[in-house]
Amino acid sequence: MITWNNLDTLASFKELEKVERVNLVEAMTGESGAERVKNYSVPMAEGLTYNYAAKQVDDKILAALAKLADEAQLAEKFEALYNGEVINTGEKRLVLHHMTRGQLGEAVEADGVDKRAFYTEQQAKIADFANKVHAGEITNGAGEKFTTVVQIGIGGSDLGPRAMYLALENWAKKNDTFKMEAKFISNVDPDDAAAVLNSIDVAHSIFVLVSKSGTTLETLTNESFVKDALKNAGLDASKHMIAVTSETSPLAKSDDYLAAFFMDDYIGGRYSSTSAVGGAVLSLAFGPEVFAQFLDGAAAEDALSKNKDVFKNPAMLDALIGVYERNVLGYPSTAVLPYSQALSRFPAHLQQLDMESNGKSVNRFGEPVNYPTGPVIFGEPGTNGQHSFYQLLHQGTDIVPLQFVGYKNSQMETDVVIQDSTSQQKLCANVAAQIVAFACGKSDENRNKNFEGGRPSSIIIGEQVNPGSLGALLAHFENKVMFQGFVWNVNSFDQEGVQLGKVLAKRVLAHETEGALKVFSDLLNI
Ligand SMILES: O=P(O)(O)OC[C@H]1O[C@H](O)[C@H](O)[C@@H](O)[C@@H]1O
Repeated sequence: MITWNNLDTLASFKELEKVERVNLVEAMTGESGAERVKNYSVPMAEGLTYNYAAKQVDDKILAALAKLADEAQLAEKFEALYNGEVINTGEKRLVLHHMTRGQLGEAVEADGVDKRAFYTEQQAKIADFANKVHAGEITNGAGEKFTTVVQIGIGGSDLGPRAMYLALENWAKKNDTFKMEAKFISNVDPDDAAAVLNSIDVAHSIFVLVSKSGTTLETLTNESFVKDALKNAGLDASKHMIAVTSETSPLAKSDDYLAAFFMDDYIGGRYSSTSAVGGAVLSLAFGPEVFAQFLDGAAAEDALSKNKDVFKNPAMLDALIGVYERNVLGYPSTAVLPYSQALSRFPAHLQQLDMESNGKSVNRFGEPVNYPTGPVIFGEPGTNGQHSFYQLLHQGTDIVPLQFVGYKNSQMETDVVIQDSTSQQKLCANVAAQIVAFACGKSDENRNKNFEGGRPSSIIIGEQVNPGSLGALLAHFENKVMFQGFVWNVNSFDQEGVQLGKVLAKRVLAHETEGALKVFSDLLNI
């Protein structure tokens, strides 16, 4: 029997609070530090490893976290989720994004449909469509091949797919699987659409309109913007546009599109990279086989996330350490720092994934919680971040837990040796150095040059950013966020907090304002 309880009612949480804190400087200095780096490590899928040596934990804290995982029934809750329970209580919906990349448990039927068959069918249709575009069987009105794909969408219909595209673009070029360049239009700022349209050959571009709801103002506005541009170029918009949406959305039945592919209400926007939302653009850009490898990587990581033993379940362990940092140590934010240019938009995707999922102050029953929930997430690729905000991370008054990601090999394998090391080695040397600098610090008589240390970090280490390892990395973070939501007893799968601003913006545009809103409207010349 599953019970949903607030974190502060759990006996194991009270025990955890009493366990002696770890002095990270001592723990990570000398031989004990070397031992921790060797031992505090869990294999992930696709050759990735999660290393938590530099986190502020020891065996006692880890044992207490394992008890918390048991009492909070994390494995059981995940099992209930993938077997089709209504986990999204706010919207009374199932949560089925795992099913887009494999079957973890029982077959799930909803709305009279076998859901796995539905997602698989959509994947097959996308693959077929992409193959025909690549083969020149589906063309523009003049019978010429499409060369560019442009995704129009925002939030989950932009961030994940864009981050994944950028992550694999150079890998695909290097491995001869690059089919079409992809561009993205998201912001309702007219300069976004205008700049993208100026940078492409519209006549040879296929546009993917992505909106689960089919009602998002920014996306519908940008669709009209693009249709206008197509019309002005003397082109038939319906020969240049496909849609990805849910079958219940207003877009689903329209004749305005060359083709339509579907996801459904059981896949949250921020969890939709492995559904048709990511599938269409990634299959067009790199080919369906690459998208399938990406899904396999995610499925392999999902399988690990089922493990009841927290020490064999990297997503669960990462989640629990994050809870310890948030609810016992009181750290308010977390930085995600990939030492890989390919992952340049990955932190932006994680921002939505994490903050829209767990930025909640009521539990899944709508009652206020008395403890902090989701942290503020931010990040940049290393080493760029080092020359920007690391000052605060090293010497600022707040301690910010860090999540590093690093790879042994580059994607392009073009490198140069300067002063006896390659650029890749320099990149990796920096991440190793940062972990130890943050953890151990360095004392100096000059207070200004003193590093307190004791700043915790973890690192995910991989061979290379490729489709499989990217899928595994994505699923790791999705599952981490899910487990944290379970611990905090919040519903990680709705996002009511984004509604109020939308309603007020509509009122501004209808000139139905008063008070402060009216004055701001006037100031902005609306
Ligand atoms: O895909 P759509 O229905 O257009 O939604 C796009 C985005 O907008 C919403 O406001 C939500 O905050 C996001 O979770 C969602 O991904």
